[in-house]
Amino acid sequence: MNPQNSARGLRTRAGFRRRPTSSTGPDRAPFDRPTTSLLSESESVVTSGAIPTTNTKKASQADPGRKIQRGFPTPSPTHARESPPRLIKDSSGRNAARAISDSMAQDRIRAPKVASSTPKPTPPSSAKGEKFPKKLQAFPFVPGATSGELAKAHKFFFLPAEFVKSATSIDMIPENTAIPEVAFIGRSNIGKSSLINGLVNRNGLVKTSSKPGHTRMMNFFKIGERLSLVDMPGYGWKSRDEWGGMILEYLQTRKNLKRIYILVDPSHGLKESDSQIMKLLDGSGLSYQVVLTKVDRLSPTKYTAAKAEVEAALVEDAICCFPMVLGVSSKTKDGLDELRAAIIKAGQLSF
Ligand SMILES: Nc1nc2c(ncn2[C@@H]2O[C@H](COP(=O)(O)OP(=O)(O)OP(=O)(O)O)[C@@H](O)[C@H]2O)c(=O)[nH]1
Ligand SMILES: [Mg+2]
Repeated sequence: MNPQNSARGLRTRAGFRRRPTSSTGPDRAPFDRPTTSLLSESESVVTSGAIPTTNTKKASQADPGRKIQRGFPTPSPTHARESPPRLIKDSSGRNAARAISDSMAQDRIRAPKVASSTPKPTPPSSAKGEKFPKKLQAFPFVPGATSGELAKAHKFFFLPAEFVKSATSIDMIPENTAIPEVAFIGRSNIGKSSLINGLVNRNGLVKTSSKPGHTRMMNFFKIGERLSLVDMPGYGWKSRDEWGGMILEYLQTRKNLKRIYILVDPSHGLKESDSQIMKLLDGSGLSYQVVLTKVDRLSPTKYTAAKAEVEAALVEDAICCFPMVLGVSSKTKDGLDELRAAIIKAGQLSF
């Protein structure tokens, strides 16, 4: 499976897992609203005890006997033993397994003799006695966009972009359509509105401000009737309590939502509020990807270190996070084509 195409497919610490098709919108487990707003000014947000997250740490504490698999899904050795090999007849009526073993025997006969003094290869020390790695040490490799894909993505975002609607409550949002949608969330002043302007090459399409808490509504935009983009009010500093419930309800129920982009300032790294929202998304099985903003403010060395730190935290804790952190600057336009290409893949847009 191409993980890039997993529109709502999930990366788990156990690798990639396609979420059941029936699990969108209302079919998902009902979400208990946080008792404290996600958007409270302090970073200690969302304290609901009833969030249906898949907190593996807690689960293992509650039941120490229960094993939590943290690596790629691997076939159980017992299971492998339990299922007997299927006997398939080849065209000559012979047992295929026997035919294969015969040809292997011939290969052995033909193979040059290995000198008896040749030392046997030893497994790397980390793998000694540990057949199945317990957890990922890094993101699994996902190929970046090719130059052709970047060029196409660049062209796509030059299609006419327009404002559709602002919504202050869930019943005001535009009707759920067949157009794929992506949403941008993040702390106040992180650069969400500027990023949408950058992506669609229109400086004034979305209003931006140096004052945090500027965007107060969910703002819907569309590109050439093909893709919908949603700018959200920020969480954290200078945000309002009621925005949290509105944003979460939207994220939980929007059927054409293909991916949520969580914007993070690399100079500050992941904050508690970012981790909280990721846990909520993990608990609901919603696919998200982290985008580092304002990368023009960091030297390449500092940016690389900051990115590595964010990735390490995601590898450790995140479940439904797409395993590729992108970096952008709305000011210098760096990284915009990579993000455009990622959005096109997430939205499974063909052109
Ligand atoms: N240097 C630099 N500044 C940026 C970049 N993106 C945004 N900014 C600045 O950051 C400030 C906040 O940008 P916004 O796009 O309004 O941020 P926001 O996340 O929409 O903020 P809220 O609506 O308040 O949640 C503005 O002063 C922008 O000019 C960037 O890539 N580089
Ligand atoms: Mg804004």
